[in-house]
Amino acid sequence: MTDHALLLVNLGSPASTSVADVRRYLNQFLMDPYVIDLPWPVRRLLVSLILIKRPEQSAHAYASIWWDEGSPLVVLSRRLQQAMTSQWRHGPVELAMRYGEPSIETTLLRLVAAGNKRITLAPLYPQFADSTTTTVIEEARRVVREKKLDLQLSVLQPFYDQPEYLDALVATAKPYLQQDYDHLLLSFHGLPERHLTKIDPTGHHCFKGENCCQNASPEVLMTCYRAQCLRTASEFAKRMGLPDGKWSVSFQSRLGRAKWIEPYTEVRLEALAKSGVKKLLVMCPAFVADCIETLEEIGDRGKEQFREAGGEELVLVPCLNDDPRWAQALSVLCERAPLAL
Ligand SMILES: C=CC1=C(C)c2cc3[nH]c(cc4nc(cc5[nH]c(cc1n2)c(C)c5CCC(=O)O)C(CCC(=O)O)=C4C)c(C)c3C=C
Ligand SMILES: [Fe+2]
Ligand SMILES: [Fe+2]
Repeated sequence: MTDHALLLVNLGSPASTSVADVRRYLNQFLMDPYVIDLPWPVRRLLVSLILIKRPEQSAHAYASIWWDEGSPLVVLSRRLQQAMTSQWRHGPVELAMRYGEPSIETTLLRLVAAGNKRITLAPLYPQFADSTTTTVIEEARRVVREKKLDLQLSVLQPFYDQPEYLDALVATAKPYLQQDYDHLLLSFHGLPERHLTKIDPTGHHCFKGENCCQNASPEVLMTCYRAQCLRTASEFAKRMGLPDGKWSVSFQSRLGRAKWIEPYTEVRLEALAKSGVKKLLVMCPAFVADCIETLEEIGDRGKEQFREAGGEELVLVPCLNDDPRWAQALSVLCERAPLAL
């Protein structure tokens, strides 16, 4: 059977580092109701306000990490797609971006036109969030519905606790952890607290008590992004044999004034430096490919913050990117993707 395609989907980047392209990209991204979950008129107003200054700042940040071939996130995702072609035996492997190009719509239409009858959709996010996983699935469903595509869709499930993902993280991070260091910070992308409370299946889990996510029930773990991040971190630490106190978790990339999940990475970077940590390793396991959030926010700005607070060296551990062990692991995870209803 060669008519079962694999469609990898990542977040996407601006087409270039020009302010106009960054503004277009941020507008598409932030106007997604799964990202800024406010009624349209309020969302429009808020995003328009953000778009006054942010595109210029972000364009500058993108320019500082941009490669000759393009956005690191897109280039690395493309390389992963290449590495996956020798792993996935059922049909072609394609790549789409939720925002910007290549879009989910164009890619799905091309796959169907080429005769694919089944598609495994793989949102490239280990931990579940409406602003990442759900929006990818809903966009694919919209295209299938509106274009009346005759297609069987399977969807890769969040893999935050799956041995294949964790083992790939261990294998790629190990060379960094075998060097001398004082502390490992696992910095995950943050989310507004509201994104967690509104889908809390129990109605009374999120932010009820300091350690609410630590020993989350299976029911809570289904939807709680923070609990999933903590599980990834503790499973990673267990596999690496890291003692308590040698590692900790934080959440980065806060946008706007709402309360986001804590502790914030910028606060932890300063606190760790002030507590005497000299050499800090930082891993970003919510991202499978290096991007502006890892390379610029942690690798450049975070490094400076850490040094200014008294730290000496911050080493950014690369994401899984196109490592062959990750391509192999992802292929196994995709084989297990259940049919979507
Ligand atoms: C890894 C999972 C991600 C979650 C969860 C997420 C939520 C989320 N993000 C924003 C706002 C921004 N994110 C930006 C970049 C960005 N975000 C992710 C991943 C998650 N986002 C990635 C992989 C990237 C990198 C894209 C790249 O081109 O390299 C940006 C753009 C950059 C900037 O201006 O800082 C914004 C803005 C919100 C509001 C949100 C949840 C509500
Ligand atoms: Fe983001
Ligand atoms: Fe929680």
